[in-house]
Amino acid sequence: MSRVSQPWPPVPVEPAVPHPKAPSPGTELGVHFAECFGCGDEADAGLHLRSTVGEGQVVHSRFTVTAAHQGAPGLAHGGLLACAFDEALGSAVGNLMRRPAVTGKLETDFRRPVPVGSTLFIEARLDGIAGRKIYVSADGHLDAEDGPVAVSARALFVVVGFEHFSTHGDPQALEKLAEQHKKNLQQRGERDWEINP
Ligand SMILES: CCCCCCCCCCCCCC(=O)SCCNC(=O)CCNC(=O)[C@H](O)C(C)(C)COP(=O)(O)OP(=O)(O)OC[C@H]1O[C@@H](n2cnc3c(N)ncnc32)[C@H](O)[C@@H]1OP(=O)(O)O
Repeated sequence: MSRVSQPWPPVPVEPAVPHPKAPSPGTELGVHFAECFGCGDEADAGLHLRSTVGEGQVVHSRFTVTAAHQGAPGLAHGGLLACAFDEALGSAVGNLMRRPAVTGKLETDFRRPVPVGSTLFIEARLDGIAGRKIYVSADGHLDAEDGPVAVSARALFVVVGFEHFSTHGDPQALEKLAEQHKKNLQQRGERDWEINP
């Protein structure tokens, strides 16, 4: 199997323009749900991934690999790394586009081992939009923003209605997400919370 990339995005797209009320570059994004394995404070063995808005259509995320994240002794589990990219890419879509969306497809390319104790710096970008389909990609740099690329990923997120989460997940999902989002806005000193983006 070769590493030669297929064209990306795989279909003609429009530019994915961030929402006018998207947080500005430099904004530290809070957790979107306290129990989320990717970013939540209450997920003890989780990734505790943290994200900051970058310039243009970019979000920078980082997380440190712990012993709870091992596959082989001393090395991060590949599926767990894919999880980190799902979170980082989802954060870029959710925060920049301000549209509810779920991962339809996620492809990862593991280029270097990621040891326990190392920090992965993930740069996620919006690549384009075609109807409900949002194409995104990311590179994960080892131990520094300009460190060697250890993992790359590409994903398709599909825009859904808010009811997706309460119908298929927790019936209280919308209230929980709204409450957390309000908390994040308050922490950032922003006031204009609205449930409809
Ligand atoms: C401001 C607030 C901030 C919030 C921050 C949030 C941070 C969040 C961070 C957390 C991040 C974690 C995030 C998570 O972990 S999300 C959790 C993991 N993902 C899921 O659970 C999703 C499960 N799947 C579904 O619910 C449905 O299948 C969806 C909704 C995806 C589509 O079912 P739906 O019936 O609605 O639509 P459709 O089937 O007509 O498809 C629509 C279009 O999409 C195309 N398509 C679909 N799938 C694929 C595929 N695999 N490859 C290629 N294409 C695919 C399809 O061909 C069609 O294209 P077209 O025919 O229109 O051209």
